[in-house]
Amino acid sequence: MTVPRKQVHLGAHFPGVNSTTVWTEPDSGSQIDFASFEHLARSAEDARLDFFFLAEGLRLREHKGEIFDLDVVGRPDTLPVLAALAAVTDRLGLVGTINTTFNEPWEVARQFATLDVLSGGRAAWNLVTSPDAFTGANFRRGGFLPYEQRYERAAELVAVARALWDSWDDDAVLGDREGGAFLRDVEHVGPHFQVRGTFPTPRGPQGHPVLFQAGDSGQGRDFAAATADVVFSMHSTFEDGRAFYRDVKDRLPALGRREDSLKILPATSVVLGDTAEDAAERARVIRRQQVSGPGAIAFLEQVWGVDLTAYDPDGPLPDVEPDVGNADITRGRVRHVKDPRPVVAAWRARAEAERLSIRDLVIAVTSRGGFVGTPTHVADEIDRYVQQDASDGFILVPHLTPHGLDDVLATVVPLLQERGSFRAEYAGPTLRDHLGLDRPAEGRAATAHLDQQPVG
Ligand SMILES: Cc1cc2nc3c(=O)[nH]c(=O)nc-3n(C[C@H](O)[C@H](O)[C@H](O)COP(=O)(O)O)c2cc1C
Repeated sequence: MTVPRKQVHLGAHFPGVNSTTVWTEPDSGSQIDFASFEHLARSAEDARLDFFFLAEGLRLREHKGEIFDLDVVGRPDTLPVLAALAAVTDRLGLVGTINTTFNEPWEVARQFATLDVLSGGRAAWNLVTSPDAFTGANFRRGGFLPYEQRYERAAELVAVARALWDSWDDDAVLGDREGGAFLRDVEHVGPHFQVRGTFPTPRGPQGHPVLFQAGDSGQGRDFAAATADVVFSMHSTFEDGRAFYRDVKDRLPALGRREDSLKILPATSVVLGDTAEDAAERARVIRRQQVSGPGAIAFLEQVWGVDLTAYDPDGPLPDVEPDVGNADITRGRVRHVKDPRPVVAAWRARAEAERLSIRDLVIAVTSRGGFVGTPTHVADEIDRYVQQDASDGFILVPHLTPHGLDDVLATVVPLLQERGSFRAEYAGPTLRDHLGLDRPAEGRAATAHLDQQPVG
């Protein structure tokens, strides 16, 4: 018996508002013009990709008290962009990142249900959390949520959203079923939300929008296993990818879920060339564009917590010690380094052993893998990762707006199609169809009651 090939799933990430998006190239276009979003979405759909993906950043990064002007900046609101794209595409999934810490369930549930209806079943919500008070200062609730409560709020938010989506029967709009209620009241009283009333938006074609999750801690993985349809991960090398894949999928059986009900899609980048050497040289140039001299110094300052502008980016690492108490030198980004001292020690050792300058070291430690080579090599590699369970596919992150994926879509995707690992045509109209996900049964018996007490 032959085992069927696993199908590769691919998403097109709109270039991020950060320093990996290169804005110094003549080919680099607007981050905010609709034409940029439209180009990436239309070309992704022409190549039969699963979805278009928008990340979210709610506050511009500040560094040493000023806007960090080495980042690309400017980001329109996610949901109107996706709604506009729904009008210029037919089949492509539309995935929007919306924070679970700062939003209310009724509003977000209504927005995603509306997008699902408008797009004919193509909406997805990427659930992210934030422990960041600097970002929280933008919001009416002010401040932020204690770190340990971020997934508690996220889980309650999703539970209420689901109850709202399930408060309409699938055939409620037609209203031609005999007897029975088509629409139920929702009443939810929990620690974070109290919601009472009827929901104005009918159940969308997908029942529930597809739920993505991006968060990497043990709690984040548990939340993904319990809640999500897709995990957006950052584990894009083969070994890391396989370890992450197993870790998350092993959490599913205890929750009564099948392995294929949760797709793991790491972010990755692709650099192509006519030969392996040509591609490697292009990749080297792109990394140096992404990590400029001043960018390398600013990156070290985030870890050291002190001003390092006196140092030469092409010279050796700073000989000063880090300021352990100055974790706030950069604000508006997740800080991954809790104690800088072991990190600084490890980087000094590496820079010395490999004779790396500051800029070389930053390029090395911020590299996330990615595929570099001829189109055939990259297609082979993507397929190998998927067939050998290092992922279920990838979210492709270009470094240029809006043409950064043109070559990948024109050359690598057809090779994957030729070998039968990627669809040549969409099998159905919805994003659930593209991802091979079941449609949640309508919730005629669903209840939104949770016996929990409000906070405070
Ligand atoms: C691959 C990936 C993508 C993410 N994208 C976003 C994003 O677009 N916007 C955002 O506010 N946070 C984003 N996050 C941050 C997470 O939602 C979360 O705040 C962070 O990972 C901490 O959660 P954790 O403790 O579970 O890892 C992303 C995280 C990962 C791993």
